[in-house]
Amino acid sequence: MLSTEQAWALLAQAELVYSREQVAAAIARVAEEITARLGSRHPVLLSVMGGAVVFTGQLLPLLRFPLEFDYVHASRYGRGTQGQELIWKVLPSESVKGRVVLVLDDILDEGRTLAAILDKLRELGAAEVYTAVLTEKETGRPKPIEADFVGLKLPNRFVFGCGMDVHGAWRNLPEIYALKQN
Ligand SMILES: O=P(O)(O)OC[C@H]1O[C@H](OP(=O)(O)OP(=O)(O)O)[C@H](O)[C@@H]1O
Ligand SMILES: Nc1nc2[nH]cnc2c(=O)[nH]1
Repeated sequence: MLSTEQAWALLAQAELVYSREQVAAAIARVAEEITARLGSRHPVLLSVMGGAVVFTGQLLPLLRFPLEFDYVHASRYGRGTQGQELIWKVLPSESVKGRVVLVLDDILDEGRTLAAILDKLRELGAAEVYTAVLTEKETGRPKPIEADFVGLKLPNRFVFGCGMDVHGAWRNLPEIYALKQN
């Protein structure tokens, strides 16, 4: 775990990538796009814990149509900055069978997390699966999946804030920052 001083030092050295106003505007636009596409489909919204918690909390009140809410918990970065194997902590519930599902996540980076979640949902018999991400990192490399709804594009840097942690800290920030490069 970072010490309190280390957490503040990381923030002081970081670069602001998007302000809270830019994040809010992106979420409002994504909400309109989701409403236009899925507003009559009574979807199950599946939030990927823990990173999607801020995106989910801001998006849901902007969606004025019938939906159900559920979550999965999967992680492959832990407290680090490099992705490893995906570890499932909470699997999708079988109630996704036959349903239109919209998966919500904070970031599409290499795409391995969302690809594994989509595989699992299809295995469980979801009728249609869509994905909405608050951010997508421009990695310059091919990804196994493309998101249907994307809030903000990110540079190829490790970022934090808006649900995304840096060594376990700062998920709570309303802005998005890039960690200082060594
Ligand atoms: O596209 P990928 O390279 O697979 O990375 C994206 C995933 O990484 C983060 O999760 P993380 O494993 O850090 O867990 P967390 O949500 O608990 O922070 C994020 O929330 C995404 O789910
Ligand atoms: N916090 C955080 N989590 C990630 N998961 C995949 N990429 C990132 C990133 O840049 N920051």
